Amino acid sequence: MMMPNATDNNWDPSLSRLLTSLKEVQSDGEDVAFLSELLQSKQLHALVQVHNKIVAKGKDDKFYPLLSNAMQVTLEVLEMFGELKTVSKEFQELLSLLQKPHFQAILCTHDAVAQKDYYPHLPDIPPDGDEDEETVKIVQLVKSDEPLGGALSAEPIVGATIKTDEETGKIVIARVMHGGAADRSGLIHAGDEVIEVNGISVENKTPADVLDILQNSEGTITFKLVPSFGKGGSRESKVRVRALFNYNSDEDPYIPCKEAGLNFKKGDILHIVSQDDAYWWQARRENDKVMRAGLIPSRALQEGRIIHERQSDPQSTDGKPALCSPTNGNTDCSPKTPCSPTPNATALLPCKSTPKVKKIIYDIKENDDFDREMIPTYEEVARLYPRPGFVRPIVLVGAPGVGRNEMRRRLIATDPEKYVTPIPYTSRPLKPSEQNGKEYVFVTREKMEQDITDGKFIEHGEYKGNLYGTSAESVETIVNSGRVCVLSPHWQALKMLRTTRLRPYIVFVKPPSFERLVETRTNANARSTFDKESSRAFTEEEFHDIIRSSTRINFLYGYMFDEEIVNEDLAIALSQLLKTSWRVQSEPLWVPASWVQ
Ligand SMILES: Nc1ncnc2c1ncn2[C@@H]1O[C@H](COP(=O)(O)OP(=O)(O)OP(=O)(O)O)[C@@H](O)[C@H]1O
Repeated sequence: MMMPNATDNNWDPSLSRLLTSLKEVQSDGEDVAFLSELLQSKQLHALVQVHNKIVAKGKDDKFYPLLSNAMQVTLEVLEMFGELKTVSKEFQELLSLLQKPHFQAILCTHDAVAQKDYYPHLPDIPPDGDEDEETVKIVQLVKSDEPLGGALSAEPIVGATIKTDEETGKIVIARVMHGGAADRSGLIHAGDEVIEVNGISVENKTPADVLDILQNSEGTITFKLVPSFGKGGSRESKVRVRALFNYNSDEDPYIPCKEAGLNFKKGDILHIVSQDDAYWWQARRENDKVMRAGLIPSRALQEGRIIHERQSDPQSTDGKPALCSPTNGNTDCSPKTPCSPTPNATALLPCKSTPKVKKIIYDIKENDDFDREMIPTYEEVARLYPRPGFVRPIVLVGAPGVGRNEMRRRLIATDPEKYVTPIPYTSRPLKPSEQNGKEYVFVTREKMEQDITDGKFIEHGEYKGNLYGTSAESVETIVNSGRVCVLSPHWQALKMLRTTRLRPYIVFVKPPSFERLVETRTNANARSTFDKESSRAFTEEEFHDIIRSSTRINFLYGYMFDEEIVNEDLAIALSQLLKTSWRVQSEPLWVPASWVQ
């Protein structure tokens, strides 16, 4: 919504008049500047509009209270009933109605409204102080369950934090939490100097002393402040990010005020409302009803922590990053069970059991498979609205053998006209029974090698001396035809796939617990994908490998996943996938911001 400004016709005429007369006052004084700023503030304008609406409504209000002591009358009636010896059925019914707590609560509320007895009663503003006193503002706030904390201790009070100014030694407002009581008042800004709280001077007091005063006060709190011009009232930013790590402020020893912290989980979408502070941003969880923002570590702070951890964590002595912070209570950040028998050196190396014969063999060396530059903090995101004629490809990734191809096949079978998978390319010669473009697109080895070098394949590999691969162009053709392209590539293809060009929706197919994995696959007579030469069941070691690879893929590439589906019962997994597909086609979803700009 566009907000009017002081020069608009929408601006309240009385405020405009006051502003015009103020301009006639030829003074550059701070008090005039303060008044001018106040008269132009959106908050004051909004308040005046609310006031005008109430007054206008009140004029032709045909509803007015006949009584303002309905509850008292009720009590008298109940007393009279008590004296009656015999009462009719109707009397009894009325008696039970009048005794009901809900009914009595309505009557009490009615009386409060009729008597205009609204909470809170703000105490009278203290009379003006000494003429020589600096320009001060007196702000009254209703005490609520919001933080006002200092670095030493913190208590939930009005949605701001305080500290001792290092230079002056005075108590100042350190930070105003966006959407909190102090911010909503529009009258308290970061940098304002606190002189008195509830009439008590804070001179020579510590933030902890001030918090004591606040804690012990009831109802409203009166602040006497020396305003800091030019510092406050920063605009709320519109940045949205996806959190790539878990954060729990209770476990963070460095947060300036624990109560002001905002906890979040990896994958949560956060609205960053302020990045004014280099180390502590203010954020709200998207769609959270709570208006007040909370403190979260800034990108720079979190990056610093991760780098520090990588340097000091013994597991990363081989240069492999550990993707979590010591303070964030991550439980899923690194595989607890190392994938290799020599945990220290290779905890983050690929799981050892790879298929004996793989259809697709990757060029990338497996121990080079993650991005050393990637420091998982926040990814800026924006909403991508569905466009007719363009459906994001659905990509099923997961550990080899977890069931990605089975899920893809089943999804396509629900509607083969709608769900399509690209035809793979191969350099192998066409057999007499085959048709080019049906099961494979046949090309020469030279052409395919050139296209691979030119980055035209999202995945490719070699099997028995022939090249196989999926071209990005064939994916695009499906995407632009309005059908749903379904892919189940090897997880190492993710980096090639996750581009602005293709904008994939990535589903991580997770195995269930080891016991359920064995049980479901055995019951279904599942065939191992670890041995393409013969059809046999999975071995116990292969089941373990599925679980280990899965943990590791999630650890390395989790930041790319839009969703997780556990492939326990195939029918349930498929119904989840169908719901996902529907959302991808019809709902605006969060994607990297660069895909939208
Ligand atoms: N939920 C499930 N319950 C029982 N069996 C399953 C389930 N999901 C998959 N399977 C079976 O497991 C076997 C392996 O599945 P699938 O071929 O889809 O694996 P994949 O993830 O594509 O592996 P790869 O990438 O190594 O080819 C198949 O026999 C399949 O029918």
